[in-house]
Amino acid sequence: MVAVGADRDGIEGLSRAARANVPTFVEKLGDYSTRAEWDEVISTRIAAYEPDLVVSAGFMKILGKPTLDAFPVLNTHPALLPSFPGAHGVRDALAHGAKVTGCTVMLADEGVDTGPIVAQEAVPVLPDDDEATLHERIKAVERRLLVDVVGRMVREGWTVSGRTVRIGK
Ligand SMILES: Nc1nc2c(c(=O)[nH]1)N[C@@H](CN(C=O)c1ccc(C(=O)N[C@@H](CCC(=O)O)C(=O)O)cc1)CN2
Ligand SMILES: NCC(=O)N[C@@H]1O[C@H](COP(=O)([O-])[O-])[C@@H](O)[C@H]1O
Repeated sequence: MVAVGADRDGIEGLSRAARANVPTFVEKLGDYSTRAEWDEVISTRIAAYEPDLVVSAGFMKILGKPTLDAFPVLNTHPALLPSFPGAHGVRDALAHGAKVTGCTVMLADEGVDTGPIVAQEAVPVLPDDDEATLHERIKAVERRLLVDVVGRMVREGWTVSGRTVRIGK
């Protein structure tokens, strides 16, 4: 892991990175007069670390073309896409009365959670679940799935053909 970036301060991921002597950066959208400026700055900050792969985990901003054109971006979403995309996937699945939800690891594109899917895992919705209990159960799966997928992608590489992502040669 070459760096950890965020769009706001006070993120546990930033603190954990600092404790591990991993470089960090914060770029707040509100510090820029246009979103296009922020998009460019985010891409420039990432480029300074020359990553092979950018991982979005709890990053709650849509990344613009400057970043997407420069790096592969892997995102983890707490629902089984294409169901329940967006910033509130857990709440929306619960409100819909879903009996099964889960998490999705996908390669981000210019849309919102529309990129090609790399991996998914189902998580049951229990009768007494609220958003917090369901989200915590999903996060436990996400953390394992994301680490597994990132490890395999960086070790084995990956190909994208249309909407099909294959890890390995
Ligand atoms: N280009 C992309 N960038 C990102 C994607 C993506 O699919 N394409 N996924 C997100 C993560 N995400 C869901 O997995 C997600 C996060 C945030 C939003 C959203 O509506 N954000 C608003 C602001 C919300 C806020 O500040 O509270 C926004 O960006 O204006 C939708 C989906 C990571 N980036
Ligand atoms: N649409 C993006 C989205 O909802 N991302 C979700 O934010 C959570 C962050 O958890 P954390 O704060 O415990 O790292 C994760 O469940 C991640 O999938």
